[in-house]
Amino acid sequence: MFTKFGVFDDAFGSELPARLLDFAIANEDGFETTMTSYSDGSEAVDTNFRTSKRFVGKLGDIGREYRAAFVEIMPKLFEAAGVPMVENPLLENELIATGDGGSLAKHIDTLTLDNRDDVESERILSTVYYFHRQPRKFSGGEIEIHPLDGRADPKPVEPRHGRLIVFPAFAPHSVRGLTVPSRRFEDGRFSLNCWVRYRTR
Ligand SMILES: O=C(O)CCC(=O)C(=O)O
Ligand SMILES: [Fe+2]
Repeated sequence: MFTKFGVFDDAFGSELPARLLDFAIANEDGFETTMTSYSDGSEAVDTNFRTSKRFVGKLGDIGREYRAAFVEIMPKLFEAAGVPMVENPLLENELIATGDGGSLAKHIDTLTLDNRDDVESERILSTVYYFHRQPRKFSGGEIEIHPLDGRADPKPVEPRHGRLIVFPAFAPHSVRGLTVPSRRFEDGRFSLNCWVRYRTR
């Protein structure tokens, strides 16, 4: 029993992924080890759960450009994930670099905070846009969409340059281990997450 999900190759043409890749490589110093968030609101580095680096700086113009392009195709993304479109959504971006040995254990992206008193919006749609050097210098790193009931093998999707995947934020998913023989930052797997959030108040 799987949720719907959609895979869009060449989702935003060929120029945008090339520039996102240049931006990520030029800003290597702005990446820090990705933390994991827990339901009590705390965060920690947990290398058993996730190994990647997250860009902690501002995406600036390229972020604005990405979100403008994203909004254009948003109706078809909701449709592909089988989720009703929400009014006046918020977009949350995260730029990630995954290198040799990187992976991400099975999880959902919906917030699971125990205390929701201060929660003003919730993730409803998860999207991940991939880019990397050509030809690709890594192997593995497929995202896997898992069945809701755990009664089937997960469906792997390759993180191809220019590809966007969309699924409901509550769909369980994971990332298979990555091998980057050169171990160079620029040869890794780059991804721009964009969560669509609905306002709860
Ligand atoms: O990089 C991917 O393919 C998935 C990333 C992800 O699931 C997340 O950051 O929550
Ligand atoms: Fe996720």
